[in-house]
Amino acid sequence: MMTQKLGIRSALEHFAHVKSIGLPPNWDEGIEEGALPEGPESLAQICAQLGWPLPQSLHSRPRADQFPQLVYYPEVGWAVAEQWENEDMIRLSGLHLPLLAYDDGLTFFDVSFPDPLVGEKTPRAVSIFWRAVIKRKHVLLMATLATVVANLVTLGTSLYSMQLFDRVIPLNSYSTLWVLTVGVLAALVIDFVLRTLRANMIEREAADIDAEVSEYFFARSQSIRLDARPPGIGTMASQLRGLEQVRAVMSSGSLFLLADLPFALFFIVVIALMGGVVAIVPIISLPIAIGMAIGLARLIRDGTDRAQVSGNRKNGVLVESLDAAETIKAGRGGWLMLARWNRLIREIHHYEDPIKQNSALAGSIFSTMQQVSYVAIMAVGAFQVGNGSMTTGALLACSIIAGRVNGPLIAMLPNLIVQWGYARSSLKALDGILALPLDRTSGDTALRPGNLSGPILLEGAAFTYPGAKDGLAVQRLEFKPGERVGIIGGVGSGKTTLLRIVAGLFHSQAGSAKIAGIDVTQLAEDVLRHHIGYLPQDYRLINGSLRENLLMGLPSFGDDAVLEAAKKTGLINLIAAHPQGLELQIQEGGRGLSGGQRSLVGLTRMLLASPKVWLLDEPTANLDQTTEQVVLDALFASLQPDQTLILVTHRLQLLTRVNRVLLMANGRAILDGPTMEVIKRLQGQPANQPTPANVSPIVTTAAR
Ligand SMILES: Nc1ncnc2c1ncn2[C@@H]1O[C@H](COP(=O)(O)OP(=O)(O)OP(=O)(O)O)[C@@H](O)[C@H]1O
Repeated sequence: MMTQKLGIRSALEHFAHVKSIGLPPNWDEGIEEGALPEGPESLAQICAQLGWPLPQSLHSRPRADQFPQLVYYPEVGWAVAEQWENEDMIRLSGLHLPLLAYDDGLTFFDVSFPDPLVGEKTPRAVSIFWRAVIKRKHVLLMATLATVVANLVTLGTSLYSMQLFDRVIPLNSYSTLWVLTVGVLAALVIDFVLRTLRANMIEREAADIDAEVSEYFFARSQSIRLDARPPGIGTMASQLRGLEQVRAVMSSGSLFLLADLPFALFFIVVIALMGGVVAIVPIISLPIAIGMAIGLARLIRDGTDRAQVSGNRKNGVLVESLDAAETIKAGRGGWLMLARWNRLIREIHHYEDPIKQNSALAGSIFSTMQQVSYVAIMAVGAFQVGNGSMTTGALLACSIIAGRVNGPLIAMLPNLIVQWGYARSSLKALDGILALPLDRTSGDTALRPGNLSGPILLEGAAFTYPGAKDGLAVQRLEFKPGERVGIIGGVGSGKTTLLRIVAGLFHSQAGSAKIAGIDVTQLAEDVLRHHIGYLPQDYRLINGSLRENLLMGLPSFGDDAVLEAAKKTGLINLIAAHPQGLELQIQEGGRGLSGGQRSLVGLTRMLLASPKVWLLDEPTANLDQTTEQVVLDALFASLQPDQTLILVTHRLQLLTRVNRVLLMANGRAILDGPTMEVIKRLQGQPANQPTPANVSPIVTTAAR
């Protein structure tokens, strides 16, 4: 029984979730649900208000491949329609009411959610940070206000000292002293309050900025096209962690010291007004300090870049050695990894040591310079006082103000420069990641056709891996809807690459790969994944429950449907045998299940998803013969006549189940035809001759 209606905002959020689209945290800012019209118009108004494309409505009975859709029903409110449950009922999600009887009066809607990643010209990493900072104008305002007040307080305390020495002490005017002291103390309290507020605000906003920026980069790294992904996963992970370094510098209070720089010039003018030639000292020392800081930044630039690269590679070695621990231990490769590790540590020290030495030297020079400036001001000031050009109080005030010019900013500069140097190197690496091509997500430029039924056609498709000479080169290949195709071929003959191109995971470097006449590279990621199911050869699970692994990215099926599919594949044995059932926890990297069980999870998921095109890469390689037969029976029984199956296999007995066989060698399709004809050609027999029972050696030899 439904207890409450789902509002349009929650329904949209849920719809985006079902379509695997991440909406930004404040996507609905400014939308007041109470101010929206009732019913379907509310959706159009939200889209118009947010500048999204207007929703496309569907007044007819939706086809199975047109789900998911948003649906509005007066008694129910908004809901996400996931799929037909049967002829008359639609399965809903996001509501307590799971089923809705179809009726001609229902209107369904599809929404083209804008994707924050699409439509942007390759952004610069630094601008992602600044965008997040500038969005929070009140922080900048507060920081500026606190800086202005802090500097005015400095001015106030220096003038206070001047008055003390020039007026209060010589004239014993203690009433003035009280007034001045109270005034200065009040200013100090205001300064303290503002500084504390600024620190708290920065702290709070830094967490928000962090959430926004890291979400952006995480989503971005997820959307990088598989074929463009750099080979070093650990290295790339480390590059992404560079975010933390940049964030630390950008949100650190020390950065706000830079705001003091304009005040330094103002203070020099004040010193000149009070002490005349005394101003010559900061006029000389400030540019020297800034020049040295720029020099230090230049000096360490190369070093930080190189140390960063080596540091990222070091992380790569660490991740690889942990991930491949079994292979390394079994192959006694520990020493090899240790040698690589030590080499990188030495490399990092080689680059980092000069940076540390230079920044320590700069720190000492800066601190000596501060003291020399003080002495110089006092010395020049003494002459000025002596010849009556300035009072003792003015000299004291000048020394306090000069301390501010050369003070905290200069003292922290070397440290800040080194931190910024590393952050700059991190930004460079992040820029490299941002430049990688992305999958087509849900932006305006990606196509989301309602109907994708039609053949898969590869024409002149080619793919070569970076640094390799082999890959794939296909002149023309067509897979019609409903075909059952087996792909065979020797090791490294291009079978997996072919599947990846068809699945749109890799983009063909020449020619085209089309589904129903549309280039796969043009299709929105969610449409493609909905239409094409790909089960990789090495199916990896992720940390989480078995249920999460089975249902990841799929509409929320009830447990009955999951258990039904698990029964068909035999995964039910694992679920039933384990006390936690579907809640069975899978460890990081998919550890905790055997290779065969992992394959069963992948196959069960495939049955649940039931895509139009099934691409299976050696799905039964890890299974025993009995399980293999059970799984294949279930799989072929589930296939609808219009669903296409492309099955890569080394097991020739599987070919009896397909009606077309493609033989690959050196990335090319060298034989293609009805199963029997191809097998007989491989055996060197005319097509009308009987087939011997065991054909595997012949196929394998021919394919190499
Ligand atoms: N990531 C990669 N980087 C470089 N070369 C690669 C990469 N993956 C595959 N190759 C090369 O591309 C060619 C085709 O590989 P593919 O994985 O498509 O072969 P396959 O027919 O599926 O092999 P198998 O039967 O062993 O799974 C091989 O020569 C292989 O060495």
